[in-house]
Amino acid sequence: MGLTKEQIISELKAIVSEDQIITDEQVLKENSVDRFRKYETIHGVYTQPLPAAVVKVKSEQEVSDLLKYMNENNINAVPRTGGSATEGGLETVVENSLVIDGSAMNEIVSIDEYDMLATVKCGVPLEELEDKLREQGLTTGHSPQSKPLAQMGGLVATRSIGQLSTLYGGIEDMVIGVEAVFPNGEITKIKNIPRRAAGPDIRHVIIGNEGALCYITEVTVKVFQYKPENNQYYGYLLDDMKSGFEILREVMVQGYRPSVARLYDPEDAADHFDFAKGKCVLIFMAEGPKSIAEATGKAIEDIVAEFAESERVESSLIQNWFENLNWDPSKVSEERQEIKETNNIGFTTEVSGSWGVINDIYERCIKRVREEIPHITMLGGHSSHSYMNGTNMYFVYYYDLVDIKPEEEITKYHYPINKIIVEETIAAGGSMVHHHGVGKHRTPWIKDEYGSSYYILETLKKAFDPNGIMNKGTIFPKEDE
Ligand SMILES: Cc1cc2nc3c(=O)[nH]c(=O)nc-3n(C[C@H](O)[C@H](O)[C@H](O)COP(=O)(O)OP(=O)(O)OC[C@H]3O[C@@H](n4cnc5c(N)ncnc54)[C@H](O)[C@@H]3O)c2cc1C
Repeated sequence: MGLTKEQIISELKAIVSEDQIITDEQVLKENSVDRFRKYETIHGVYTQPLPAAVVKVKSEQEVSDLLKYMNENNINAVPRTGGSATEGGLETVVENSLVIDGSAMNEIVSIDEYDMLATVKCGVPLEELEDKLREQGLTTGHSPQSKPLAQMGGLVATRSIGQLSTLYGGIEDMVIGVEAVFPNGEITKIKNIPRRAAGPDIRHVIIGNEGALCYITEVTVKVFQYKPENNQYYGYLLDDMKSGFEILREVMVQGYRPSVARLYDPEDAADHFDFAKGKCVLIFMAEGPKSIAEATGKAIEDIVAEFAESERVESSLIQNWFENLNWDPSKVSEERQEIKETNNIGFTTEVSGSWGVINDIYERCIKRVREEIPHITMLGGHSSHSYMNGTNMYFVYYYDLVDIKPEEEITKYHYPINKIIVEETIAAGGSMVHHHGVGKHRTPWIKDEYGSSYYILETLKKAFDPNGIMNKGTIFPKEDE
């Protein structure tokens, strides 16, 4: 028999001060979900068990004391920072969970311009860090579309990636050192060094754990020189995705590293660009030192000319589009209002695959969703992160909600679409999740995703969270699933 809500709240007061314990019902409701259930929440419907409280932690020591208490009393912990999660990672799936909110741990600890490092606490919003760095001519190079919403702990916990990833990499390429607290209360800090060969890289136990192994309290990322005056923008209209994938591949394989490399299919392009004319849109941005940006830009022009019939788009249109791409809280509110008024909703599912299979994944997913799912009003996608060996595909889909209660939206539309995309991708040898994280809604496929290497992942869970208190149902299926 677990502790009651009243017992938990009373005992919490010995760990943190009373003003750090939030029990307001509306706050608890909002903290029981994330954007995966946005349709339910727009209608004021909350289907998940409410947490006993949200605890606003202020230090790693508080996180340690709290987790130790929760571990000893078998209380589920849901770590949270910016709250921009999209895959159910923030859902409180068992009664009397505690949401550990790190957004008050918001200190920029240091910026070291000589060793090119920035150290921040987990609740620092990325945009705040980035603005501060830019004042000093520096940048993290990290630019997810959720930059105005997300905070550093969540960005590291989800293995996030930004729009400039082809040059700067994903967050896993940026994290130099990290501090985290494990459920037994152990506070561990991985030191800042450029590289070492002293065994496995233990940063990767922490990066991407989605709150299912430990709580991230501090992060050190590398920083780069910021030279926006050298940015070059390129846009092209193409007839088909296959040629676009070939161009992306050639740019990567020849060794060029534009910061942005994106390919939109006609439906997705029509949603973003007035100039698309029903075609695919291919976009590049080159940046860095002037000579490198120029050489990269020149190579892109040559490769595009060699590989496909295309029409060049004016650079200023691409620059203007890029500068207005991010989502701030006002855009989230506008979206909610629009869904309410139109009863039409959009979601995304991002996957990845090698060059040899990505076009097949794209075509098969589009075909099956179109054939099998009712009331689709828009279905398309884009590739936005390319590598030497392949690229990602970010599917975007909208549907009208017909004859359903708010809580039926997921089972009638969202799950079946996700299922098609995930299963087709895994069958083709790709990965079912490129950057949003597994959350709670792709766990049914986690064993298929990993195959025999699931042994390693599962062993981490058993070793670091033997009582299974860390974000139950995230990455690892709940025992009853
Ligand atoms: C409009 C929009 C655009 C987006 N664009 C991108 C994009 O371009 N690239 C991208 O990668 N993602 C994107 N996302 C997804 C989301 O922003 C990222 O997953 C982001 O990293 C989440 O950060 P957060 O601070 O909001 O974390 P939260 O939403 O608070 O949490 C996310 C997950 O991490 C865990 N977690 C949070 N903090 C900690 C911590 N301190 N320790 C351990 N675990 C923790 C949570 O339990 C949860 O599972 C987008 C989301 C939205 C809404």
